[in-house]
Amino acid sequence: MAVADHVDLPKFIEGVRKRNPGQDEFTQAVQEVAEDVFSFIQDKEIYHEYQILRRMAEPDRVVSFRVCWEDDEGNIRVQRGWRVQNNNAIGPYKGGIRFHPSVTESTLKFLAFEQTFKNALTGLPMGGAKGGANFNPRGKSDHEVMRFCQSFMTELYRHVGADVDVPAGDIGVGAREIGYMFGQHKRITNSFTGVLTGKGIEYGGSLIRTEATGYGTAYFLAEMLKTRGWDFEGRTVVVSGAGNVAVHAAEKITQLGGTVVTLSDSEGFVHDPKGFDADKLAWVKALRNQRRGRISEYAKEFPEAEFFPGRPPWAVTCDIAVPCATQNELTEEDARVLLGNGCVAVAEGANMPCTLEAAHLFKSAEILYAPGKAANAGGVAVSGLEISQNMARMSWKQHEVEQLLVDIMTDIHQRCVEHGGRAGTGHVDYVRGANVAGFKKVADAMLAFGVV
Ligand SMILES: NC(=O)C1=CN([C@@H]2O[C@H](COP(=O)(O)OP(=O)(O)OC[C@H]3O[C@@H](n4cnc5c(N)ncnc54)[C@H](O)[C@@H]3O)[C@@H](O)[C@H]2O)C=CC1
Ligand SMILES: O=C(O)CCC(=O)C(=O)O
Repeated sequence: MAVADHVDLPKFIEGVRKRNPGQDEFTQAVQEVAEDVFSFIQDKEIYHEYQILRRMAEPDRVVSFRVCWEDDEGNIRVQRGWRVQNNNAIGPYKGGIRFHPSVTESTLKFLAFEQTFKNALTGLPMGGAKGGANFNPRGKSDHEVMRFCQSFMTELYRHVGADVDVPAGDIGVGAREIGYMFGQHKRITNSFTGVLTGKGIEYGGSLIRTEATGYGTAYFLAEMLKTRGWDFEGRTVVVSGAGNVAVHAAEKITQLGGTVVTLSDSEGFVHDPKGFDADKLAWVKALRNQRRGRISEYAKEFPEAEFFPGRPPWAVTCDIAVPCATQNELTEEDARVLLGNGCVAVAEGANMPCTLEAAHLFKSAEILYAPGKAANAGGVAVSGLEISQNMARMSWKQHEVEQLLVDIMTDIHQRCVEHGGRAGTGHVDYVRGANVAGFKKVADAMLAFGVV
């Protein structure tokens, strides 16, 4: 086989950009990984010869389909759905489904690419995928959401399966949507299989899956703080988002001794200087899951809190920031403000919430900064445990699953230290650690298969 030409990083990124015109989020995710992987493979010819990173940055397949449904007024509505299967070198494709009006092919390609590295970090046998639709569940009745989910699954079922591709939830897809999709899959295929995770406990779900992403982020943060002899006690924490990840990250951080003072949504943020205790978080969960309301309502219920419309929470002085809403929600300017206010740690509960420029600032300031693919891997890890329970046709106890979650997050932290620790200084570059450790596992499996 010919020895490959070594393209340099700018040329590689230029190639990705040219092959994926207009897909800026995807190019950004690939660049963030390539910045670390290029230096790691510099003296490792085999990865060049087999074009491993180039192959990882080309999804195995992108399936796109029409989703028709009927609204409550009898109008026929048409949406676009996708499943991006990025890489199944180490296990069946695995990754969430997002329903949000902003979803594009680029969004799902970036998420599927990130998922490939994240899933490898968990140590469980899962490849990377992501799916979704440009459908907005907000403001829709339960029956409209049900009809949409059934129509979405009527196409998706051809492409998924317990040993093929196992989707789960993400933005706009929670217990309600998973239930409707699972029911439709069961009906079409006349089979009861673990084709989705995040299922209700009554029909094969795992305890702790709902909490796992946020809890895992808090456990990962605790490990990071430990490297400097710190913990959560007395620390002020700013969290963005008010969804599944944000609320459970806030819950575990509070249990571990931190004071979480903000939550947000796309309309603005609430600042509660006294902190969100267990009762207040229970109120937020009901607001979100039952009343499906906006976070601004919190400030009407709890007079000690204030709502700030149209702004993210990053200007609130804090020790720790945990972005848990969506991609690119924390900009270079936000990063400067956080650093200027003395923030010492940032852990990404969301996927790629920091822009490349913000991430570079955190890296060069040498604060504790964990990328989503490491810090939020607890969700997919417990999805992996849900698959194991379904395969064995049994259910583990809550404390068993939570202990496994703690162990997996501690292991991921250890892998980041191993591949991102800077000799002599004690500083850990968690972005590099996660990128290199995730790359190496998937790359070595791909090498074993030859050119496929
Ligand atoms: N649910 C899971 O298990 C996992 C989720 N993630 C990531 O965590 C993030 C949040 O996901 P979930 O909490 O599951 O979704 P969710 O639908 O439960 O909550 C999303 C939250 O983000 C806010 N949000 C959405 N778009 C926004 C925007 N443009 N500006 C400001 N706020 C916005 C929403 O108002 C909501 O509060 C996403 O990046 C997702 O990919 C990562 C790993 C696993
Ligand atoms: O649990 C899963 O399969 C997917 C979770 C997810 O979408 C993510 O990690 O971003």
